[in-house]
Amino acid sequence: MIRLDGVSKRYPGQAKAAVSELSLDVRDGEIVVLLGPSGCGKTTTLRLINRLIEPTSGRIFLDGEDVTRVDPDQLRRRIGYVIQQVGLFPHMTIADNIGLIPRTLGWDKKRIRTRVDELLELVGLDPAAYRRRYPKELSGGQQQRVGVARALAADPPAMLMDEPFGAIDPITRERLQDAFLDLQAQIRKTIVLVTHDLTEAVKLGDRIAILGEEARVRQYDTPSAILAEPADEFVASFIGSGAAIRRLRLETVGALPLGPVEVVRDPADPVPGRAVLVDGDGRALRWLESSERATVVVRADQSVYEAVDAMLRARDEEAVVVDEDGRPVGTLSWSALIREAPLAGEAR
Ligand SMILES: Nc1ncnc2c1ncn2[C@@H]1O[C@H](COP(=O)(O)OP(=O)(O)OP(=O)(O)O)[C@@H](O)[C@H]1O
Repeated sequence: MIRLDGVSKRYPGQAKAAVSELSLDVRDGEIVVLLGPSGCGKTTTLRLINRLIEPTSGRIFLDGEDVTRVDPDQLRRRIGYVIQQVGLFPHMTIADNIGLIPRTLGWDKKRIRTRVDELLELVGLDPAAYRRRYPKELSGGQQQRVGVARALAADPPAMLMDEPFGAIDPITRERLQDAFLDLQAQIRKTIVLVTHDLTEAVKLGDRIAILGEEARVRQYDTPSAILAEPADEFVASFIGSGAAIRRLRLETVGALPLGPVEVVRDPADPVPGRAVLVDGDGRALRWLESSERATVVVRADQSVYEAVDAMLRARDEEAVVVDEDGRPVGTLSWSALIREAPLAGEAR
């Protein structure tokens, strides 16, 4: 979908290239994160893709078409662009900001208005409450949502995002990341996102390209594979410690081998060993024998990280694993978790 073929950029008067011989394939509908130290050429790479700057050499393809020579304005309508500073026009309403590109495309007023409302809904802002406001009347996180809506206005197949959640407080940032992933599940754009935050990269990326100096690709793979097997010392040091814990966020409880679970419907039923009391619909209530202690119940589709967190907080060595309806499907013991959890450095 987006393909860079030996792309280089040397800024005038600079001894070193900002981007050197970069080749990268981004598939339809995936989020590729460019991750690397400050100054390694991430922003330059994004701006090369939408031709805000021109490559010194190399070629860029969009949907199989060589776009190195097409009209940059037309190209930019096919690629949404979201930046950290959002860049909303302060004297324009939210609706006018979002409608900017549709207006330049000559859409009629009614179509623009419908599209603006649709986009505000999509990014979780009530159109009636927000379309007439000005950017300064919105929080940073809300402005960021408007920035995303504006980038999506003309329904481009691809989107470039430069540190989109960078300037936002950690709690709002997590919420926006979650909302962004929900949105992407609906719209399936092809996205290249720049960050220098490993946690963000692991959470958002289908694949991560770890870039070194001059945007040289040091490793390009799934978050899980990079955490498990960093390609070299540079990647390993960039990932740093905590790789094992980060991987726990990527694996679901259901992927681990679970122990058997015994269920009872009537608290008076005698059973050997530990059993889970269930209600009339078969949903887990608690461990039969511990009416006063909290029972750790985790869903099979939750991350192993969340299971560990819940078990540590409850100081319990065993969790009841349930399906999406709350019915027990097995148990997860602490010892099995330590034994079976995927760890960094371990090939699976
Ligand atoms: N307009 C410019 N003129 C000259 N050099 C530039 C220009 N823009 C960027 N550079 C240089 O190119 C290199 C790559 O910069 P770029 O902004 O792409 O890096 P980055 O990885 O996005 O960095 P950061 O994470 O700090 O934003 C840097 O050495 C930078 O100083």
